[in-house]
Amino acid sequence: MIEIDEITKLYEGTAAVDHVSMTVETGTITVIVGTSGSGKTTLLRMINRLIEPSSGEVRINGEATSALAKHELRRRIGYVIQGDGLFPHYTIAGNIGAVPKLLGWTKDKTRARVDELLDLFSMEPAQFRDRYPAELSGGQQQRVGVARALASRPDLLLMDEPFGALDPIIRARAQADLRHIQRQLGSTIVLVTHDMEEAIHLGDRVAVMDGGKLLQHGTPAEIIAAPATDFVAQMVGGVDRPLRLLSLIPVSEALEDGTADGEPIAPDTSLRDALSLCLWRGVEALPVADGDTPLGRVTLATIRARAAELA
Ligand SMILES: Nc1ncnc2c1ncn2[C@@H]1O[C@H](COP(=O)(O)OP(=O)(O)OP(=O)(O)O)[C@@H](O)[C@H]1O
Repeated sequence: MIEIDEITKLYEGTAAVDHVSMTVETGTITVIVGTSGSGKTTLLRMINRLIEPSSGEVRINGEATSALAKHELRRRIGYVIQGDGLFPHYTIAGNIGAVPKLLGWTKDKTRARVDELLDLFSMEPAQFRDRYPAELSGGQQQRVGVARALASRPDLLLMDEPFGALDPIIRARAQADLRHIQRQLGSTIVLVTHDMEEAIHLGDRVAVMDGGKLLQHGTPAEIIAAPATDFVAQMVGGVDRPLRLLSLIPVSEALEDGTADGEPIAPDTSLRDALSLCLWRGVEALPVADGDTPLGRVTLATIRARAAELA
């Protein structure tokens, strides 16, 4: 668990980040979203102390980062930035293995880790291990960049606009890949973007920043359904199309086996209403029944996945 506690950064008396507190649960993706200059990058960089906070602290599993040596922080926190250059004169294996090597891992252990990651990213190790970055497509290079950051099994991976340079089609694919791999490895990720759609798509939690302040921190569904301020509502304004479309799809089209607690809903209830009800009841799933006949259930995860498909 990562605890960000009342963290502030002042530049000549002006707060770039103003008393921000939030908790990031292990094994989840938190996306920090906001307009340019809202303090996202400053907040992210205070987590690994690339920027020293003016006040407040960050704890990783209860341990203050201010008490950790830089090399220890580098081992525990991976970092990826937009267009992060791979080392051009290192092979792909050399790139992914760079941090493990620095940490003194054995050759065998490093090689096994490199192959495991290449496999996870659907890049055949025998085919890619010995190539150089210039011999890879943009999307492949981006995947190697993320693999490199994950190589030493960091407690936390920080990503600053990692997909900013990718064209929209590769970008959607890169997001899906990241989510898949994050689920497989159980990694904890904090990612910065200015794109609310990306935040909704990727985040288990979304943190909305403006003027250095954290305006709202919640699940994508909460942010969409109950924006805390007009600014947040405006930010999600552009992504309400999927929600509007959800109101056209009946629950019967998203049914799955199983049951859930609470009063059942009818199969012709819209997914949008089901979403509101989940939020209202604070549950992950709703039972669906036709009169007295149970039909199954509909889950928040399914509704979110449908919304993402429509985005
Ligand atoms: N080294 C610095 N000295 C003075 N002011 C700074 C410095 N770094 C950032 N700022 C200011 O702090 C504020 C927040 O900057 P930050 O880079 O965190 O925003 P951001 O949300 O990441 O923006 P962007 O999306 O444009 O990268 C901005 O007003 C910026 O001008």
